[in-house]
Amino acid sequence: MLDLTLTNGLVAFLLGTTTCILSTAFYNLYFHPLSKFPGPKLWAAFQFPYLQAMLGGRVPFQIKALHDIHGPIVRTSPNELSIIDPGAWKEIYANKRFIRPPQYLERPPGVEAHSLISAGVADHARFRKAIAPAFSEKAVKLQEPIVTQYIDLLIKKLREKVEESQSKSAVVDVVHWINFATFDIISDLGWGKSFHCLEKQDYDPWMTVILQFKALLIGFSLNYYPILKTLVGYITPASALAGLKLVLDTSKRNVKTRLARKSDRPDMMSYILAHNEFSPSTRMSEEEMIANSMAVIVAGSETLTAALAGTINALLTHAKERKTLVKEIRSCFKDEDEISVQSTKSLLYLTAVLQEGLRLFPPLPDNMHRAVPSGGATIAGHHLPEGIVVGIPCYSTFRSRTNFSRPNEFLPERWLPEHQAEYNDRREAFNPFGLGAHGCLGQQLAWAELRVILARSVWNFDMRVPEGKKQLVWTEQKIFWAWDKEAVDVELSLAAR
Ligand code: HEM
Repeated sequence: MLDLTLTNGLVAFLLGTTTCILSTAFYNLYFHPLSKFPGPKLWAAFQFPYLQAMLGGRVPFQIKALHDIHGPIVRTSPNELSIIDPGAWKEIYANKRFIRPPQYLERPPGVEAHSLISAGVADHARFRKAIAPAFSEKAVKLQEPIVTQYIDLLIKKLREKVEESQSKSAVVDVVHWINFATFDIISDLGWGKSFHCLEKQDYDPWMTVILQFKALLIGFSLNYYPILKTLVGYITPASALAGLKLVLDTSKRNVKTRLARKSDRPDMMSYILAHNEFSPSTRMSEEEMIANSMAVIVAGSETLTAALAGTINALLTHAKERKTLVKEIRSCFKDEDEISVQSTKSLLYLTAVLQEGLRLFPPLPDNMHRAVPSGGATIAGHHLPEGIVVGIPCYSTFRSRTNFSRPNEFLPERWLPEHQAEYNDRREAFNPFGLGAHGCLGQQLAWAELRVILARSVWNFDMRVPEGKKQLVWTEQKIFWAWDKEAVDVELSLAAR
């Protein structure tokens, strides 16, 4: 009797759940406000196909293929549109009322305060006020000696590798080396304490844990399924969170040590402390400094590594472009000391090469999600109701035939004034640093590092694909929010002048 009641109960539950899922899918397909937009039916009906593609590491490529078929607007989930129309940049990101959707605002377990990435509107504005001056053009000028010290060390270590080898050439993985340099720089500027990766020639455990972006995406995905999320929370053993604890403990220690030091060197903490002193009503707490310094250190290292490694990887197979760049760098300066943040700003070809690298291998290739605010909004000519998630994916937008001519080719010249008319690209589609309230806070520092690291590498070394090695096809890598960077092996020899 009991068995029968149990079975009946189970059957009723399964029937009820199935009916609910199917009727929601039916609604999503035929009655939802987004039902008129093109896209795969399964993705429109259910959330899981998009999440599955995201966790498979190929979602930006799949979305690009969908835009190629369906045009500038594609429905990628029941409630979400991907848009590559250049005009949408301003409509979405320049409007302060578009904020990150709640699923993407969560903090990792144990992080006590919000950061720029996870905060609501008011806290976000308060954080930007405190942190933005630390990465202004003026601040980057003051920080140049700190940055240069690490670029000097990078070049010195690589030169030693070449000089010590019998063949007078050395094969190095530039992803590792650039990561070492960019992490050393941003940890010094963030915490006043470097990871010393260049010296150790190794990653710090803090970095190894924090670079697990796939785990972050699993966390975001679970936000769509609250019951599953609660269950996962219960069954996750404490040991699985040990890495996260190490990251948090190290970050706390580094912030506390820096605060105790009372230094006035031009790092981020100095600027935040100055802000706290002059504007006590909008001050940042110590927990907020910890959370924000972690966000800045990740944002300010991985992005640069992807941009530089992707660009160098492309230069290896583009002899003409490489030669033009080498000529510019080696003819504009008489001595390596002349290569600086200021002096590289006017190098048009260097900038064009980097822009083309950012176009083809954007460090944040995925969709930058935003929720349509109350009252709805018109985007790319369509009125969308409140709560719809919209976003521009850099990878699809920068490689779209409707925005750029010969979109998949590495053609730095398209950025030079004398060639612009010939290409007739829709340059307003190109915003690799984003726009508006959440736009990149470290753009000045990014350009300084991009230009000086590439220029000094080209000044010092000739580069080629190592003999017998298969060169990485950049777009065969997976993307878990950021590129899942595989090795880019390069054979370096001292520049032949
Ligand atoms: C090539 C290098 C870089 C690229 C392409 C890049 C790109 C971006 C993009 C597209 C965003 C906006 C994300 C969104 O709207 O959801 C962003 C935000 C951000 N970037 Fe960068 N970035 C780079 C380097 C840096 C550096 C060196 C720093 C160091 C300070 C930095 C710090 C940040 C921070 C803190 C944010 C979050 C801003 C906010 O939410 O208010 N980035 N970046």
